This record gives sequence, C-alpha cells and structure tokens, in this order.
Amino acid sequence: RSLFRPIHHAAPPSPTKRRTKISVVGAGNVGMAIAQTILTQDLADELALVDAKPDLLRGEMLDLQHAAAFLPRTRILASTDYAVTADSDLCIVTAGARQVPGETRLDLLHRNVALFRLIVPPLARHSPAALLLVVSNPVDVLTYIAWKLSGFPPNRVIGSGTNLDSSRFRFLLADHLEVNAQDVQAYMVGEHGDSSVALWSSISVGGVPVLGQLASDDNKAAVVMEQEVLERIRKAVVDSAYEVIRLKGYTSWAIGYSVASLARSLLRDQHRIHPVSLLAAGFYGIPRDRQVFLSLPAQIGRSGILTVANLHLTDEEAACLQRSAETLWELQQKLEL
Ligand SMILES: NC(=O)c1ccc[n+]([C@@H]2O[C@H](COP(=O)([O-])OP(=O)(O)OC[C@H]3O[C@@H](n4cnc5c(N)ncnc54)[C@H](O)[C@@H]3O)[C@@H](O)[C@H]2O)c1
Ligand SMILES: O=C1N[C@](c2ccsc2)(c2cccc(Nc3ccc(F)cc3)n2)CC(O)=C1Sc1ccccc1Cl
Repeated sequence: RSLFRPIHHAAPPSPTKRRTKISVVGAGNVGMAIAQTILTQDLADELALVDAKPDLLRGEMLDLQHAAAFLPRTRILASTDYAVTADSDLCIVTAGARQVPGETRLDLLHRNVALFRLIVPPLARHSPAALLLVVSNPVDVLTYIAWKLSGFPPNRVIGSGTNLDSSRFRFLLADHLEVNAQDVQAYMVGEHGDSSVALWSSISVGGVPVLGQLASDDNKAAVVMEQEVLERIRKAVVDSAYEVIRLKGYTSWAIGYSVASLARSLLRDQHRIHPVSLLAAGFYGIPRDRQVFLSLPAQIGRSGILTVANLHLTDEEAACLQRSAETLWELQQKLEL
C-alpha cells in the first residue's frame, strides 16, 4: 500500500512535459565535475554516465545516487552501453586519452580521433536530435571530428573552446580590479589553450570599457603600464593552467562550472553569449572552405549556436584568428576520417 494517499484522483503527469536528459561521456575528473554541477544546479531530469571502465562508472553512479537526500530529484543512469544515452537533449564528451610526457599533440590527436570514432556515432544514433558539446582535447579539432562523425548540422555541434580560458581571464581581471568576476565581461577567442587571443576591446566592468580606463591617453607612461598589466594577465591565463596541472595533476572545478553554464544556456534556451568553439569558416576573414572550429562569442540556446557576435577586431586580432584557422586546417588534413 502507498505510504501516502492522494488527496483526490490526481490527473496523471502530463505526457507532453519534456523531460530534460543530459549524457556525459567520460567519468573522469572533468566528466564527474560536470556531472556534479549539473545535479547541484538542477539542470536535468535524467543524467546518464558512460565510460569504458565499468567499475569506475558504477562507483561514480552509486556515489552520486547516495547524495540524493541533498539534491534535486534526478534519475542517474550509467552504462558502458551507449543505449543508456538514448533520447538525450545534450551529450557532453569528456572522454579522452591523457597526453603522456613527450607525446606530440598530433600523436595525442590521433589517439583521441580513434576514441571519437567509437564514441560519436553511437551517441548520434541514440540521440539524433541532441546537442553535442565537446570538452576533450585538443578541443577545437575534436569538435570538428565530432561534427563530421555525427552528421549533425554545425549549429548543434559545439566545443567548450575558450570558455574556460575566458573564465580564468575574468577571474584574473576581477582580482586585479577588485571587482566581482561576474561583473567582468572579457573574451578570449580563437584556438583553445596556449594560442587563445585576448580581445582587449571586449573587456568591460559593469558596462565600463577597461581599455583606456586604467590609463588616460595624455599619460603615455600609464598607457604603457596598462598594456603591460593586461599582457601579464593574458599570460597568466595560460600559466595558471600549467600551475594547476603541476599542483594537482588535472583540472576539474573551473571546467566543470564553465561547462555547466553552457549546458544551462543551451537547455534553458537563454540566448546568452559565451565564447565557444563553432564552425568559423567565413567569419573574420577565415576562408569559407576552411572547415575549422574556433571560439567566437556566440549566442547559444536550445538549437545550439544561434548567432555569432559581430566583433570589431583589430587587424592583429583578425590575423591571429586566421593563423589559428590555417594551423587547425593543416592539422585536420593529416587526419584520415
Ligand atoms: N577544453 C578544456 O578547457 C579542458 C579543460 C580540462 C580538461 N580538458 C580535457 O578533458 C579531457 C578529460 O580530462 P580528465 O582529466 O577528465 O581525464 P580522465 O583521464 O580523468 O578521464 C577521461 C575518461 O575517459 C574515459 N574514456 C577513455 N576512452 C573512452 C571511451 N572509448 N569511451 C568512454 N570513455 C572513455 C576514461 O576511462 C576516463 O575515465 C582531456 O582530454 C582533457 O585534456 C579540456
Ligand atoms: O586547464 C587545463 N588543463 C589541461 C589538462 C587537464 C588534464 S591534463 C591537462 C591542460 C593544462 C595545461 C596544458 C594543457 N595542454 C594540453 C594541450 C592540448 C591537449 F590536447 C592536451 C593538453 N592542458 C587541459 C586544458 O585544455 C586546460 S585549459 C588551458 C590549457 C592550456 C592553456 C590555457 C588553458 Cl585555459
């Protein structure tokens, strides 16, 4: 007998209410940080975990299920079989081989392309209408690979790109300016990682542009100082990634929160602007035949990439983007898909 009696013959739950399902492939440091944040922020009705290690997978699933008393009700599933991801609204791919010391990025890329051949086709088959969000590195090329292997339209295949780079940039700027990082708007664009490009003109705090505010035009020394400060902060974005790896061996919390913020904007159709890796051919002087994924500030929502920001780039910024596009294009030519 039920422990609780209905107050009256309640109508069955509406069959049309859309349950939101997120699948996370890769139950490692990044995947579980993302999963934990999805649960805490109540972003899904169902969360499916996939990994190649069955014991790790079951252990992580049970450990998350045991937190149910403290979390919004979410059905948590896990399997090495991709059928568990069926009818997902969003599939987040964090699975990947780790870069081993001395390994070239091309070698790592080849290993991760081989993994993506095993991961992306079943994901796409089980969830043909899903959004794909790639986090695995090298994220820009792997997002291109996921696009090609999925057969999805490019608006539904997104890479986390410079979303993490930009969040570190915002933290460092906020720390320097002694303001809240949520009030700092600043974008890094282009290739994720060492070669990302800081859009100086995009930096504003509470709507006030920073460039020129740290120094007045008629004070050349202050202008030079300002440029030195901003360049130091841009360099610290890269150095901080290496420092975290040196200290704890991986990164998880910042990427977890940054990917969860993308998931919220996508699934709650927020139309918010995020720097994400998207099919950049035709933008900012990148030739239309260069099918490469690079990060640009884009509006995202339930159908994925909605619009791309029409930025006023300096010649140098545009040249950096075009150089990155050529680098990625040449790398992609070396891959047999
Ligand atoms: N884009 C970014 O900003 C960013 C930031 C941090 C990490 N990363 C990347 O995220 C990826 C994951 O990092 P991590 O620290 O979680 O690594 P990890 O080794 O802890 O986790 C990777 C997981 O993938 C699983 N896996 C491997 N092959 C698989 C397959 N065929 N199917 C399903 N699962 C499989 C492994 O079993 C492992 O559990 C790496 O590529 C890393 O470089 C990207
Ligand atoms: O915070 C990180 N951690 C990683 C990491 C996580 C687990 S092991 C390494 C990291 C940290 C430092 C370097 C680095 N290099 C790298 C480049 C290409 C690859 F395919 C794989 C790794 N990767 C993965 C990664 O992309 C990041 S963001 C990042 C990296 C370098 C420069 C700037 C940023 Cl914002």
